[in-house]
Amino acid sequence: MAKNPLKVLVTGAAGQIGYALVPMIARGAMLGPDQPVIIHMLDISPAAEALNGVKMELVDASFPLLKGVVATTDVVEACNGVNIAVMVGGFPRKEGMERKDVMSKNVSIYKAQASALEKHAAPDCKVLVVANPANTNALILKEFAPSIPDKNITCLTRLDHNRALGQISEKLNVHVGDVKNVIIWGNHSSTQYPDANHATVNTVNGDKLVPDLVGDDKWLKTEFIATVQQRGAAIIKARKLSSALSAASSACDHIRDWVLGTPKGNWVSMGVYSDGSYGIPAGLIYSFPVTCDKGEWSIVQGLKIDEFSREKMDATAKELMEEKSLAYSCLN
Ligand SMILES: NC(=O)C1=CN([C@@H]2O[C@H](COP(=O)(O)OP(=O)(O)OC[C@H]3O[C@@H](n4cnc5c(N)ncnc54)[C@H](O)[C@@H]3O)[C@@H](O)[C@H]2O)C=CC1
Ligand SMILES: O=C([O-])CC(=O)C(=O)O
Repeated sequence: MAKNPLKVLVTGAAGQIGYALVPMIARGAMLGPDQPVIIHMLDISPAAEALNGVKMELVDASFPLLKGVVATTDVVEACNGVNIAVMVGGFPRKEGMERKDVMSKNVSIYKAQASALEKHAAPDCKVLVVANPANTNALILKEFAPSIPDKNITCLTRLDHNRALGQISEKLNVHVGDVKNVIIWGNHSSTQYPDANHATVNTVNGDKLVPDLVGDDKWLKTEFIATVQQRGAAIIKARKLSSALSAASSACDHIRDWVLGTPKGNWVSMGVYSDGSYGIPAGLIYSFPVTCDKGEWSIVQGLKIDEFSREKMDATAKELMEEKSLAYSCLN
């Protein structure tokens, strides 16, 4: 029997990530090839005409899974009954800006949209915040939408996770699909800690640990980390625009794994509400390694943390605490 359509909200849908993301959703890259969808697209009035253009293109593309499109500048209409909310709307970082610099512009948007989601989305709505500062926007959204369960509000660090897989695959000259279990700890910012200590590559002789295969601790502790941390800035420098196709694709990966589950033996990185695991202060949205099953994520427990990692994990937690106070000061 055909499945009932799920409603997916994309905010900032007239922007560059939105333009890459909505066709992926309509093709089944987010919720599976047998899951019909109705896409709700929200943007602000100055972008209304462009948003309508995106709607026209979705109609023109004749996607078999696409059962309806709502294009609106009304946040209530946009949130109505949505099962998945991908929050991309906001002001993007420009060359030379840190993600913190876009804080005041974005946290007030997330405070306002929290109430609309709380009142009008489906009760089990899963929320993914993409717009920067992603962790802190998600935290603000959570705090101003208290009736949405904590576990349903997440932020995107899957792009960083995928970037880390990509760097290891290039370094070892192996296919990216054979690399797994890197970790992004912490903030989606330049303090994030990309950790390859537990990552493996599937070889003809079974899974081998990445640090053993790389055999260059210095590279893993310096160049690898810096490249992943700075990849967003490098893309901005090259394109004069921030990452869009990789962000859209990673947003699909995030929701797909959350809803449909992670493959056995694999974990992924998601920005989730900290419960104090690994000594990270509870009450932050922090990126952890997670597995997903039946629509629920769980933090992977029991990984050995060495002194180098401990320091990096704490430094990015510290930045998130600072961002949290800065966000509140912007809202006052
Ligand atoms: N977490 C991650 O891995 C990544 C996050 N980003 C962030 O994603 C966000 C979007 O990036 P782009 O699509 O490149 O930006 P963009 O500027 O092309 O699109 C943003 C869209 O949001 C709309 N918008 C602004 N205020 C809004 C509001 N109150 N409600 C609804 N829509 C609103 C704008 O009109 C625009 O159409 C930025 O904050 C960017 O920094 C980008 C790449 C990766
Ligand atoms: O760097 C930016 O501002 C855009 C972004 O979040 C990324 O590409 O990771």
